[in-house]
Amino acid sequence: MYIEIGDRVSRVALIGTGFVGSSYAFALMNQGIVNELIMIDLNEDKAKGDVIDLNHGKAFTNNPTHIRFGTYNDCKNADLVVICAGANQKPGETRLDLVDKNLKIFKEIVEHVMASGFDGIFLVATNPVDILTYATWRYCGLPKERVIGSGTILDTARFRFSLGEYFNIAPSNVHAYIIGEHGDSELPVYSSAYIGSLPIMTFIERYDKYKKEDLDNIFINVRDAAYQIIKSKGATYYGIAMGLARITKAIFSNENSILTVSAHLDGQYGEDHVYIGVPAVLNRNGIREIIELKLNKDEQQLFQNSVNVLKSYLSPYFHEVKPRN
Ligand SMILES: NC(=O)C1=CN([C@@H]2O[C@H](COP(=O)(O)OP(=O)(O)OC[C@H]3O[C@@H](n4cnc5c(N)ncnc54)[C@H](O)[C@@H]3O)[C@@H](O)[C@H]2O)C=CC1
Ligand SMILES: CC(=O)C(=O)O
Repeated sequence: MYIEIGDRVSRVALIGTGFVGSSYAFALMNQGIVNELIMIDLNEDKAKGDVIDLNHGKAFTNNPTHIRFGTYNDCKNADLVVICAGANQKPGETRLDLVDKNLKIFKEIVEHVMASGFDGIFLVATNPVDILTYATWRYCGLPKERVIGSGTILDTARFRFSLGEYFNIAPSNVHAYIIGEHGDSELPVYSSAYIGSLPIMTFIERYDKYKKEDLDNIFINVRDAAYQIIKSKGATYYGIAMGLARITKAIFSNENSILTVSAHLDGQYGEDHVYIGVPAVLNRNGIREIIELKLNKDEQQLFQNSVNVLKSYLSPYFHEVKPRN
């Protein structure tokens, strides 16, 4: 028996219950966002162990989340398939270095999911996330609105947290985006960054204690945060797990919330044939629309560079993708 959340039952199939997948499951369990969570992994023992462990926490919550072990056949009735399976970065590796390994895994995973009769929404977290989201879209044949990558949701959260610390303002009152590749070519959009309703650049102009070079250093630390965390403890997972839970909530609660996810560009920002991190409106149908920020000249150039980086990694595998010279 399910208590309905939003306007209908919400069922998630999670593929990959490693650091990221199991942390996402923990976040879902704590937040009570979904009715049913089915955990699937190549390593069945790991998935089964997580199910038992998470269910032992059930007595501490009042939420309706039913968690169980499953197989690809269970994707048939899922509303959302979340993929966190695949290799993660070793110290010194970039996300793009994982492309070959994880593309192979994805072809197999997406084919298994589609063979079940799945007809819902895909959410991809595995890196390089923009490339793998494009691949998922190509392999599954579902409409682009129903294939979403976590994109720069985590980078944007890191940015808002760090700007909040710098200005001593709650991160929820910092309105600023990181867009582009979830990776080394991403960019901050200062031209439409606000603290409350005041442009961030006004703080820099108005108060001597705030400096543009401090903002630049904040961005560099955000961009390189994953390298620092991986060097310290081998992997990053809590931040992205909460980001995935946030996307899940926006979908199942039919929120029409704006989040920076990896979305397919079809002329927006003057680009196409690419999945990349941009602000987009999310609801029960997936991506309702992409928000086109008004970028200044420098930001436009950085964004185009990021698109080109992604296209140069996509084009050997997907011949319709052509990087600009
Ligand atoms: N998008 C983002 O912001 C972030 C993405 N990531 C990415 O998430 C991915 C997962 O990272 P971790 O959880 O740390 O790795 P992990 O090694 O802890 O877990 C990966 C899981 O995938 C499973 N797996 C591998 N091949 C599979 C297959 N064919 N079918 C089903 N399951 C399979 C493994 O058994 C393992 O349980 C990595 O690519 C990592 O880079 C990590 C942090 C943030
Ligand atoms: C690993 C990764 O993509 C991140 O923490 O940003």
